[in-house]
Amino acid sequence: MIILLTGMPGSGKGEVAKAFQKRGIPVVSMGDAIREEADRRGIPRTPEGLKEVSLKVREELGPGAVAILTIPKVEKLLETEPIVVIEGVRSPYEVEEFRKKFSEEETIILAVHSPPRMRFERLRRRGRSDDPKTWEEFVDRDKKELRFGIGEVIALADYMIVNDCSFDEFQAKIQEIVSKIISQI
Ligand SMILES: Nc1ncnc2c1ncn2[C@@H]1O[C@H](COP(=O)(O)OP(=O)(O)OP(=O)(O)O)[C@@H](O)[C@H]1O
Repeated sequence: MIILLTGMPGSGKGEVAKAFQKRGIPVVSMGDAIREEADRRGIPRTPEGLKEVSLKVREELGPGAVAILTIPKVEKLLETEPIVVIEGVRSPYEVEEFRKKFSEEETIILAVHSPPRMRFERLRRRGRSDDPKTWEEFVDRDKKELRFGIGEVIALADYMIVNDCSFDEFQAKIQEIVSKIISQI
């Protein structure tokens, strides 16, 4: 089984991914695939650098490019693992690439949703090198994601976690969904 984990920046995907990992389920990050590609090309891991890389690979490999970069890792894991989580799916073309490549596997979409103001505050607090520092930067990043078609992926989710609550409540919601999904196989 493949779980495609999606959600806008700062929605809480990373926390969901950690919960799967704690249960022994491997997680492959599409964001890492872009960051690693930036390193390979000698482009810095800044918001501008990562934007440049994501646009370049899409020019070269098509709109499902980041999925294509991620597929070898997933393929390897599926040799031994019954479930693999793929974090950071951003476009319906990427979903298509995974479904095409892994047509034998059940593929489900799990989306995390949070109000924009909460996402902005959380990202500011997180302070990763590519996290937005101003509201304008945050809105720009959102627009970039939406242009890739992430809204469509979220709309077609099989499961949805709404993260508009305390950290503990969010953790409880995560555990509930993770158990439900795992119990299916
Ligand atoms: N309900 C919550 N209460 C408090 N902090 C939260 C909550 N949900 C997430 N966070 C924190 O907010 C930050 C952003 O969450 P996370 O890293 O999971 O987002 P993400 O969706 O993976 O973002 P990105 O796509 O940008 O990587 C993290 O530091 C996380 O621990």
